[in-house]
Amino acid sequence: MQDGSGRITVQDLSKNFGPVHAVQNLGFTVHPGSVTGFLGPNGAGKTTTLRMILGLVTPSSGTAAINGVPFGQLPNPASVVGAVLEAQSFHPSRTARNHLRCYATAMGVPDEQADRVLDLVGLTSAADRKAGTFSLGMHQRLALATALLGDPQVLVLDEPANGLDPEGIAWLRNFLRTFAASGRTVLVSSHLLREMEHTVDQAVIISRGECVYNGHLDDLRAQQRSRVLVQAADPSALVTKLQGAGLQVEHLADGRLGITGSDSRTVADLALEAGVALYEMQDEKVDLEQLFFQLTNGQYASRPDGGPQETAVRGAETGSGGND
Ligand SMILES: Nc1ncnc2c1ncn2[C@@H]1O[C@H](COP(=O)(O)OP(=O)(O)OP(=O)(O)O)[C@@H](O)[C@H]1O
Repeated sequence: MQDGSGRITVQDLSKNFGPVHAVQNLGFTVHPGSVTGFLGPNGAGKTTTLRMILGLVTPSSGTAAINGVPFGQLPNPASVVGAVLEAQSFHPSRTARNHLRCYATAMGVPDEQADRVLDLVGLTSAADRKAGTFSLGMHQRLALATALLGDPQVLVLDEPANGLDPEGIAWLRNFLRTFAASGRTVLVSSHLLREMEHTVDQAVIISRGECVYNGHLDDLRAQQRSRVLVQAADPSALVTKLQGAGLQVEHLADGRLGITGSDSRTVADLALEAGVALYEMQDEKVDLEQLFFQLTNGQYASRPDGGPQETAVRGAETGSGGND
């Protein structure tokens, strides 16, 4: 019997594709009333998890439930869950309104719902345009409109911000927050923390199929650790000294070293002991994006902004998640 709670519950969920451990012992609960971000680099296992939640992939072990039951046991799935998965396809010569009416008929909801959801996603003026003429951002909106047809209690969205311009992302943020504020449930995946930073309240962060953070985004912000950035005359001698002292060191793209887990005075003392001259030293507050990078332990290989590529030089354990 479904419990009507609007909760998504994932317990000890694993999926192997042959030798690939796509998802490993994942456990989290998504509650109504807030937007939960399901975040992780490409290939972390987000889509596989969402597909297991939606009954499209059979778990190797563990369970995923919505309203207390597996998706396949929901008596009225379209009115409970609306989902947008990646690579949704639309008949290119069908108008947005007709696309939605086809789905409305298949779901057994009234035709008028098509116009209601077009309005909800801001596509009313494009209702009679063929989907084949739509931009990627408009496709995303149409996919979201399709998910909303059954007036669902729970929304599951896989990378909905892909293809949206900044205005579209701001619109999506407002839409999802309003949807959640009405007491409904939102689980939204993204490989870009920055894109979702101001949209989600709760975050489940995964890396290589494992959960590395599950909690409020504000608590994650509070964990921000500062780094000391130094320009050293002999970086490799300093790295050896710092790592010997149990510190974690990164080589930055501009030639400086980034040291986590210490303060500038300690770093200066260690440099002196190593006989390495320092030309520059700066205390830096680590932002959420960098914390995400650290949590996902280098799996987040490409910076979408083309920003500095940083190579982690493993020193001390960061305590940021055991996904080695
Ligand atoms: N059907 C499949 N057969 C074999 N391997 C798969 C299959 N689906 C996913 N994988 C592998 O499982 C891992 C997780 O993939 P998944 O698509 O779930 O990650 P993701 O976090 O959604 O990444 P992306 O954002 O790139 O889609 C990857 O290594 C992927 O190659």
